[in-house]
Amino acid sequence: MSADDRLKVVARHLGVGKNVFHTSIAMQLCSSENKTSDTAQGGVVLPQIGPSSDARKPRRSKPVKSVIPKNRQELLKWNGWGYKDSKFVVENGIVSFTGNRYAIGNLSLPYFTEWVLEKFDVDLNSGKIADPVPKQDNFPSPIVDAGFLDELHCLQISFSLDGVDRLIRSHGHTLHDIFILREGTFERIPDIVAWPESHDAVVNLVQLAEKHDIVIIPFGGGTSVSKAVSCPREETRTILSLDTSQMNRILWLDQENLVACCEAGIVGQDLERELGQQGFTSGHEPDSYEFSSLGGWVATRASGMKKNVYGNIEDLLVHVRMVTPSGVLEKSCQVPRMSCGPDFNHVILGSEGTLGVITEVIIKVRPLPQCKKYGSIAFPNFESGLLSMREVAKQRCQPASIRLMDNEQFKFGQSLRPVPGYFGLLLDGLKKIYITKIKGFDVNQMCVTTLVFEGDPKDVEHQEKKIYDIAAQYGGIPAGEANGERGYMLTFVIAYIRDLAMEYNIVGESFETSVSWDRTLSLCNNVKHRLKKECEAAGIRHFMISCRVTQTYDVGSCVYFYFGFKWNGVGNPVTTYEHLEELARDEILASGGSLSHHHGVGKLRMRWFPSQVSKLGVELYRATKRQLDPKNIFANGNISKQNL
Ligand SMILES: Cc1cc2nc3c(=O)[nH]c(=O)nc-3n(C[C@H](O)[C@H](O)[C@H](O)COP(=O)(O)OP(=O)(O)OC[C@H]3O[C@@H](n4cnc5c(N)ncnc54)[C@H](O)[C@@H]3O)c2cc1C
Repeated sequence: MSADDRLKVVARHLGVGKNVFHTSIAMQLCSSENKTSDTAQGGVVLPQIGPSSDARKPRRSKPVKSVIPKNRQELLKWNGWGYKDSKFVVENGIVSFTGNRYAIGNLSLPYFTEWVLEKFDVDLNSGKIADPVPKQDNFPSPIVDAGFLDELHCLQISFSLDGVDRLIRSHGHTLHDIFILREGTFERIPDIVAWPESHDAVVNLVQLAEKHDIVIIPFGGGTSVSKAVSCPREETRTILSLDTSQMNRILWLDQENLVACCEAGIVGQDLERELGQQGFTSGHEPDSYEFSSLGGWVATRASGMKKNVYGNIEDLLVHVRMVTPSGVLEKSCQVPRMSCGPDFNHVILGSEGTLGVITEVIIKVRPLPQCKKYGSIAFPNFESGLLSMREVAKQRCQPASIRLMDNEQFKFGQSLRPVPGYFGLLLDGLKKIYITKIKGFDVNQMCVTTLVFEGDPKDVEHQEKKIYDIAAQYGGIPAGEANGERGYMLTFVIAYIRDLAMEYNIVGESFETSVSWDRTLSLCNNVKHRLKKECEAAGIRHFMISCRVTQTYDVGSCVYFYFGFKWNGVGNPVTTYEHLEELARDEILASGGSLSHHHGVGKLRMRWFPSQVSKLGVELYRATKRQLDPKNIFANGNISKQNL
């Protein structure tokens, strides 16, 4: 009887789930195995490019207790965004938000209900509930080689062949992913999920995969919006989803040099809580930070909302280790800067799981800010808001975050309130009279900038003054802290809306770009105009297209679009959406925008990759791939066709 068969028997005896094996059981068996395999227990030591830079520092061995359990489906939705207890629901014809995790929790939203009815003309009494989680028998049987399983048991890495475990790691959060979860079937899901608990375990696992020709897809928080974690449908080899969630220790915190060494699987909210308890912050806060991981941020070149103070992930990253089939890529020292040929950190940043597994990251940390303040400014129109933002960037006095919403988004944000005056809203009472009657703003033109200030109270005060002075030159009026705070709170809640929308045949999602200042306004207008025209041509009568400028730089901005429409019943709504988003992307590129500011390429935007980086750039990427992963073990198919 093979070790695999024996394990199954032992697992059954112990009452362990059909296909789930645990380290402790495996260990008992492997310890009695005759270990002749070169990968057994401890595995082959991969060549290391330079010694680990932090060899002198004592390392913490205790994992961080994550908010998100190893069995993710206990807490998170299996077919939608976020926590199971938090969602938009319709009760007696009125939309409300459940749970108490967010400020709009347990409140009914009559204005939002009105907005939905007006914008999309839906019948709120006829919602379409998604299919329940598939039964175990409905999952494709995993293709897993017994020899591989035998050796995996011996590596002390826990793994699962369970259908639901595999399904929830087969996708990210594109419209396509969620639609399939609700109404269809994925053509390919991983065959096995493994949870290594350390860098060394990953080294062993990668070596084993190389030996058995197994495909590895690294999985962090699964918040990808580029189809980056999905399995290529034509892949015939075994696909292993390498879930990094159990590698989540903060190995050390160096208060002198203000850096922390963390394992790559730690998710944003855990990282911030743990650092915060010691008086520090990384300051990296992408809108997905509750669920996305440090390794995922590096692998996708993520951008956080407070990048003006703390930097984007590439600014925060000091040192990184990536396990590839050819060895461990890392620098030999942990220094602020090096002039030592091309910077290989930048080979790892944005590699999207195609070159190896990021296992440990040393990031900058800062003491928690003494002062955090919100703010908002109303502008008569988008152009004036944008000019003001440009001036703020020119004078380099950006607060931690500055975001400009267009009129559509401003009105939508205003609708997400429970009762008049609840959050000191802009369009209520005296403020509305002041803004519209006295200042003459048109409610259908005006826009709002939201602000987050962080730092020393004196610096914040100075910055506030400077920004409100600049805004005044462009007709901007301070609109209060409550509006600003609410705007940022809504950032986290908005992601939940699509699940409700899909119950009423409304499909949509967001996409983003970066663009120079001189072309920002025209890009926003062109994309909106194009989508409006295309919707009309496709007979789509009810749609929303809006944008906001979310990041500012010396030379340009980042723009985020939200696009959704009520499906008219013709064709497949996702195919229609994807076609329209493709047209929007063409328009973005024609208007001088980039393929992506922070969502990455994945499989979704692969077709434009060569036009962004040149033919030679593609060849350079492929040569790197060949060098680091000659057998294409990391065959998730992202970035560029991997016909090596
Ligand atoms: C609601 C919402 C809001 C978002 N807001 C932002 C935002 O503000 N800013 C932003 O930048 N992005 C944002 N995103 C996109 C997404 O959260 C980021 O791309 C994030 O960095 C992905 O991290 P993850 O841990 O979820 O990675 P995953 O989705 O698990 O993986 C993404 C890619 O990285 C690879 N990968 C993951 N971990 C590793 C690892 N350890 N080693 C090697 N490869 C790895 C995967 O194979 C995959 O190719 C948002 C997404 C959603 C759904």
